[in-house]
Amino acid sequence: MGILLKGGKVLTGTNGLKVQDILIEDTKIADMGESLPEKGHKVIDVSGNLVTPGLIDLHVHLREPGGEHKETIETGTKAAARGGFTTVAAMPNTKPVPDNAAQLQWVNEKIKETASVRVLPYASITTRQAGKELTDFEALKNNGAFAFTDDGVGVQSADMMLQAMRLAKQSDAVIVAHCEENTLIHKGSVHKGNFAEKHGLNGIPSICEAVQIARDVLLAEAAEARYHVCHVSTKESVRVIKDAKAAGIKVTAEVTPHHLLLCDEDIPGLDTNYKMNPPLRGNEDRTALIEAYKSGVIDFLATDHAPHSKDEKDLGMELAPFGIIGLETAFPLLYTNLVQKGVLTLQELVDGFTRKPADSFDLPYGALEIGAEADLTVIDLNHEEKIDPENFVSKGKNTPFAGWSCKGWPVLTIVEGSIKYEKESVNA
Ligand SMILES: NC(=O)N[C@@H](CC(=O)O)C(=O)O
Ligand SMILES: [Zn+2]
Ligand SMILES: [Zn+2]
Repeated sequence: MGILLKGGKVLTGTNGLKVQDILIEDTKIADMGESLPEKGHKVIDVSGNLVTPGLIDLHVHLREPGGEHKETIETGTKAAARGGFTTVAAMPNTKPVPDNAAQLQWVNEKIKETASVRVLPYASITTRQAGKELTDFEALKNNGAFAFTDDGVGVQSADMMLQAMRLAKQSDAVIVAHCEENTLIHKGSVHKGNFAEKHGLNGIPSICEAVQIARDVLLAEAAEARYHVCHVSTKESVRVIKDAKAAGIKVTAEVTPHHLLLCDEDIPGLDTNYKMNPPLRGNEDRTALIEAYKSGVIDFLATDHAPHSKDEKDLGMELAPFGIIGLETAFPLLYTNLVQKGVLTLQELVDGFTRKPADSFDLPYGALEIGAEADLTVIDLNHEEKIDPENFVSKGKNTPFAGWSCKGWPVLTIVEGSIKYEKESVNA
């Protein structure tokens, strides 16, 4: 029957907005224009709201298999849909790790059976993410591996990383790196800065991340490989990536909402909802990340949605696992705290979750155009609501943003022409 979205506001590409009707037939955008005729379609009035390409998050942890008490592919993708995301890429630090074709097939089967949105599964760079032995990139690629990463840990051996990049180049795959030099973690649970000092905690220095990025961009240059840096958190990392791009190295990078919005001085006390890896850095780092995103040194936004159970997060700052959730709050948080305050334009925010990740990874999504896959998100920019973890559909409640009042909530999420999330009317 098709769906006709009436009267939504669409971004023009240069931060302008125009009112457009969008007609969806089967899985595709069939038409766009002013006042499209109704021909027996299901009509949804979205006037007053923003319509964007379906949001894309290339860094999420869905925890299945092995961590189902924290999240599953089903619950994590429902959370994605509620957050306006139509495509997510799932990290491989599960138990077991998708480090062979059979395990990746299992993941793909689960996705087919239970996912609400499109899931692109990562495969690991090394067997069990142990850093000792490369996986079979070709076999994994042939079984649908989206890209290769050992996210959760850094690849410690430079030679292992060089071999991985050479193999990735041969398989036309991207190496996606969690950059952390183990000898520089210093048993830290937070950034080595003012907060660590005040509370007598061991700190993780900024160079722990930046030295491995510096190593990797040189390896990527030598291997002529496509290389992507996860969750950039420090100003030194930004400098290294900027220099690498200037040298023509094929590097892209992502930044999370929490690293753009918070620094270590915002941590109110020993609250493990502020514990994540990489940690919240200094305010100078935070402002360098915003600048780097605006200038294109950092290419796109990703949540690093990392659900953990309450029991685990209750273990205290030093013992609790690293990670916070992000799918259901990313857009409203960034809209309210960066766009409404004039730090980012609305176009810069939307591009960071649509066109830019799609371009970086050559994905055929992220644009609203006739003939494109009908992945769309409708966002209410006016209604204001407080973040309440009790309302999350994610199993994870571990967020430092509880109680923050936001505008910019997704109200309708459509994946390949099917409605996957619809907010119940606020007036109902
Ligand atoms: N970001 C985190 O703090 N934690 C992630 C791992 C990771 O992204 O490195 C997790 O899997 O919990
Ligand atoms: Zn990581
Ligand atoms: Zn991660």
